[in-house]
Amino acid sequence: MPEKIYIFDTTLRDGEQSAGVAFTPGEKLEIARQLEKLGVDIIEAGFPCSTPGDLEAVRTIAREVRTPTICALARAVPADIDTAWEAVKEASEPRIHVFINSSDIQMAHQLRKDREQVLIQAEEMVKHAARYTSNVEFSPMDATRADPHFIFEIVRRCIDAGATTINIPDSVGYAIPEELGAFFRALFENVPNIHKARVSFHGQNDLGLCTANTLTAIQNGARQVEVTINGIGERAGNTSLEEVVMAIKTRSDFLPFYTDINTREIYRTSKLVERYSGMPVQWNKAIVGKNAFRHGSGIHQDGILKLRETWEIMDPAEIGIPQGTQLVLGKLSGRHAFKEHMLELGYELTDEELNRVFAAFKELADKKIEVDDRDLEALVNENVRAMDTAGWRLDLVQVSAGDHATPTATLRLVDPEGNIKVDAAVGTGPVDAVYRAMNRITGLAPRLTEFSVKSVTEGIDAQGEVTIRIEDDKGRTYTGRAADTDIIVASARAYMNALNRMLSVQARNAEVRANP
Ligand SMILES: CC(=O)SCCNC(=O)CCNC(=O)[C@H](O)C(C)(C)COP(=O)(O)OP(=O)(O)OC[C@H]1O[C@@H](n2cnc3c(N)ncnc32)[C@H](O)[C@@H]1OP(=O)(O)O
Ligand SMILES: CC(C)C(=O)C(=O)O
Repeated sequence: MPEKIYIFDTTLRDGEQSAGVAFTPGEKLEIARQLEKLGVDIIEAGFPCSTPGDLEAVRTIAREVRTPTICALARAVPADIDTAWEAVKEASEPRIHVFINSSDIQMAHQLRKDREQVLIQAEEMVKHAARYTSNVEFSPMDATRADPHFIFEIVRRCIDAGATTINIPDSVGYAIPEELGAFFRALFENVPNIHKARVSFHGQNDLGLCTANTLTAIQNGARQVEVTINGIGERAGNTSLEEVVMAIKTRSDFLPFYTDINTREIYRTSKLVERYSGMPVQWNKAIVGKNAFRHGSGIHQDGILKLRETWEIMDPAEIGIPQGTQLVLGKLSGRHAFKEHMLELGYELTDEELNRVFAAFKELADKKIEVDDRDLEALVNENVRAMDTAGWRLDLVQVSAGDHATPTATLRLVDPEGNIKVDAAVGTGPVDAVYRAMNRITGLAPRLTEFSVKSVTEGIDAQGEVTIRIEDDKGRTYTGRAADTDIIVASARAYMNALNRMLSVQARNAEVRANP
């Protein structure tokens, strides 16, 4: 039977220790709620003695987030433990996490205490915490650089003192997987009361090894792992939740374990933490990076088109990635992916046309990193036929909006035959009103699937670039882009472009079908 691995999420404690990161209490609560949806077993919500604000934030999480255990960190000193208890005592399952330095270098130079003094302090402070709750976690900090026999002794005494979880921290990211595996085996062999506690591992990523170390700890007896979303944390960060969880799930043939994580919430959680931490996820980050399911080369793209599993070991849908698998056109793409993408854009090209446009695409791709849909449309225009000659033209756009007005748009368009058409519409906002007015005049009603605005220059007179995507009744999408200092005007032009693109592609496809 597979065994459960308990997920202890410390995004709100060690994650917040990332230099430059400070969550507001509101952000902490929102992240904690999302972690609850994700299905983590334990949330380490903060270090309550660090600031009154953190104490309050942990207290609020303890009151409001009811499914997971809520844990607070405390140094091995009475005041920290008392404050930690104050913060978590109203949780449905509260936990106090007590830690103390355990390597000779840290005991001598940071704590300025000898081994015996540390043993006594750890034991007494675990007892102090255990007077509040039976759910006490103990961590001998810097355990992987410590004398293993000292760790066995401190762990034994802290379990006798009331610790129910023993966490082994690789605090400076020093461990190598094989060495760590041997350490865990020795821990189980040398600590007679170890079966009374759940054993945990906390990795740091200084050598980029913490996912490997965490999996090794699991294979050698750890049943709780301490992780953060996106791997954020002190220095090079902590073990990333998504990597460990997906490794366990994807390699269940090799790893007889499971977690209670709802993996479809991973991507949403990652985006939330990225936003509130202000730490962008690197493109090639496993599982949640922008490129994790984007394929750039022809041979891979060809494989994916034939069977996704030829080049993907996970389904992006399992992680909740809305954009799914993506084939990105660039200089290394091949004909299969190119043809598929042209079909998605609505171009049904003959073989001869496809060859011509593909050759032009390869030339352009040598000069440009990513070739976007506008480039492709331009290539079709140049190499096959002009597509946009007979479109509608936007002549005037005027809107009235505000918090006391019904958003209304008046438009004047010129139709493909040169006739002027005027109409107006109301909407939920000024852009919606513009799009409704345009639909009324043109008689078209595609589905708007994407609308985004970004600033293309800086300052008060910045230009806003609007990108939109619309979908016709056959499910084909068409993009439109336009930039202006007035984003309503840019939105109107972008929509007009997309409508014209849709009309010209539909006309051209009808022509190809009539004269195959
Ligand atoms: C590996 C880890 O991630 S551990 C967690 C690290 N997280 C944090 O430090 C974030 C929150 N920290 C803080 O806000 C502050 O450091 C506080 C409030 C905890 C303490 O602040 P201060 O009292 O000003 O002390 P400061 O941080 O300068 O020094 C730490 C003191 O704690 C002692 N200490 C460090 N760890 C422990 C421990 N686990 N148990 C007991 N004492 C400890 C140090 O020896 C030092 O004591 P000293 O003043 O007698 O020399
Ligand atoms: C408090 C402990 C678990 C810690 O964060 C570390 O040692 O890295």
